Amino acid sequence: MAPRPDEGERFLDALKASPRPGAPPASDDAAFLHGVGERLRLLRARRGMTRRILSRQSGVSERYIAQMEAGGGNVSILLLRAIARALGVPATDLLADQPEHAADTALLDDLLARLTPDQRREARALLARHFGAQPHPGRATRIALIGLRGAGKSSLGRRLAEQRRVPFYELDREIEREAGTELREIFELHGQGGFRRLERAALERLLATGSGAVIATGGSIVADAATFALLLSHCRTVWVRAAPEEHMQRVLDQGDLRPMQDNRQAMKDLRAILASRESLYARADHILDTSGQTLDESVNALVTLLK
Ligand SMILES: Nc1ncnc2c1ncn2[C@@H]1O[C@H](COP(=O)(O)OP(=O)(O)O)[C@@H](O)[C@H]1O
Ligand SMILES: O=C(O)C1=C[C@@H](OP(=O)(O)O)[C@@H](O)[C@H](O)C1
Ligand SMILES: [Mg+2]
Repeated sequence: MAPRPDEGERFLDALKASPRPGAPPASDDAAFLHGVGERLRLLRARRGMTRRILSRQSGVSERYIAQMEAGGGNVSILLLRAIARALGVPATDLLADQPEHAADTALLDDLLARLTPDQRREARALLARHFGAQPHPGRATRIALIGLRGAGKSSLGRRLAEQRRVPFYELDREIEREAGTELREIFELHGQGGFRRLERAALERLLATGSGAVIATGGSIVADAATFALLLSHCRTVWVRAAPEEHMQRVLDQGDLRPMQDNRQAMKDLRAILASRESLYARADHILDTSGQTLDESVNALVTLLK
């Protein structure tokens, strides 16, 4: 078989160190670009691709690839995609370090993606049983309610805690305590990232204070995979759900009239948020449908569900 044209220089070129700054880059931006460059060089080396081959297959100039690898190129999104495609990896592999077990995880993800939500819950239980994974201490008596705004997490949570004679925690209030300021200000001062870090810290603090509790979480807790995984593993979780119209009516009844200003748009937004979160909420251990129920009826149903 004839050698491919670039065969000879493949490994050499790929492993040739691009100039690395001796000292750590001063700014956060520089450190990020440096990381992208390192990952690019590693992925290219792993594949035994020269810069010339990569350039030919991606349409990005060799000079630019060399510049990126040295941490100097602030690449456009489309060029990044072209390079990732030529390497045969998702663009995210260039942006952040991926865990070493990525192949196993990808196979598991693929398998799980083909199951229904019920089957996924079953698979989780089967794996835990098969590998003898013990539930976290206190999980059975620590209840967490998840779901969209107006589901009834706060109202039902307080009543459930009274009934079980355990403390009730509102995670949003715990976050405010953690930060020493109100949610609105947390978002203004620290943004989404800051809020998520505080949410994680507040949850860790609650989980460390022994067992026996009811926690009403914020509707968006499912947006952070690590925090949500922590919640699922340490608490029995209940997705409190209702029809979209009921969510809206309950929020309006609570005096928040902002959605009334443009009701059709607000309803559309609410449906979109619910749709984006449903597959995550569905990972809860239990589901409580409160549609068409009074608060008392739902309290009774929740108590029975958790017996
Ligand atoms: N079946 C029901 N279950 C829960 N809440 C209900 C029900 N019917 C009406 N509600 C009312 O809906 C509102 C739910 O709000 P809240 O408990 O603050 O929800 P969340 O904390 O999930 O945003 C409360 O005012 C509650 O009285
Ligand atoms: O669903 C959401 O994105 C949110 C729900 C709110 O909590 P409740 O679900 O307790 O109303 C609160 O955390 C924040 O306004 C965001
Ligand atoms: Mg609430």
